[in-house]
Amino acid sequence: MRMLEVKNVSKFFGGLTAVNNVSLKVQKGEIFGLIGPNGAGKTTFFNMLTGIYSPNNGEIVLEDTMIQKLKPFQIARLGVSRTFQNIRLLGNETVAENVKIGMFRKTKSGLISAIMNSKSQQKEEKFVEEKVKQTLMEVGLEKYMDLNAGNLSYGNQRKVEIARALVSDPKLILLDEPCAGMNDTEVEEINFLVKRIRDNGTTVIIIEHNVPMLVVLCDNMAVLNHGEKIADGSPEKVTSDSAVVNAYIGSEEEEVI
Ligand SMILES: Nc1ncnc2c1ncn2[C@@H]1O[C@H](COP(=O)(O)OP(=O)(O)OP(=O)(O)O)[C@@H](O)[C@H]1O
Repeated sequence: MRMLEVKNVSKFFGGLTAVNNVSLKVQKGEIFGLIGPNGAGKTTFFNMLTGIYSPNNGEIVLEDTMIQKLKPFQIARLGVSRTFQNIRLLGNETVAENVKIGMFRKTKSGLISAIMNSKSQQKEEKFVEEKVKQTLMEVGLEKYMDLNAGNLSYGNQRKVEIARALVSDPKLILLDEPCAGMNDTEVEEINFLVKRIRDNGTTVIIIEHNVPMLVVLCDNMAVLNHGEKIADGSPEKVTSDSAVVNAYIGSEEEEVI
């Protein structure tokens, strides 16, 4: 069953082609890896999936809905959430407050009921608090929920970001280099967490430079190079593809493939 289908999508920045005529399919319940050397167009691709950029050409279909012209908040409401390559937390707010931000698409009470502190508002607040706590338990950070996010270790800050993306129960989560800068133990923890996210019913697309990790983790992968998709399929197929091997030779990721 299709979760996402991208058809002939391109993105140009002036004269630069960041993503060139890329098509791919992600099935429901998959962990799908996106790899490629620096500047290959991976983050631009995520930015199109989430409405930050609108593609110049092509279609993006989420289940049965065309989303390539939708705004980020509309795509978020359809159940797509993401983390960013660079940590984007409010360092002076608590871990719980940071995660709560991810609930915005689920909350219904408007300004009037908030001012009146109505019953529905109170009920919603309680629901949100419970959900935040439960999500922090999932990522193993409940004991830090009242600390300021800025006081957490780098690895734990990344987990807070994942919790913020998870708290809204997305259908599809996009993780942009969740293991960047992490030590081996932390990478293991993220691996485990990504599998649990999938087992709980969320489809995952993950960008990572750590190719050996993705080979073990993913059901399918695609490789971008200079904005073009040069291979896709099972990790075994992709990593033995001569175009992929060539793309990595001479690049700084050479040692990881
Ligand atoms: N807003 C923008 N304006 C102009 N050029 C951009 C913009 N965003 C990305 N690019 C360019 O598009 C190309 C693809 O960049 P992108 O960040 O998508 O690659 P990437 O595969 O995510 O790289 P990395 O692994 O280094 O994060 C690069 O040449 C980059 O400089």
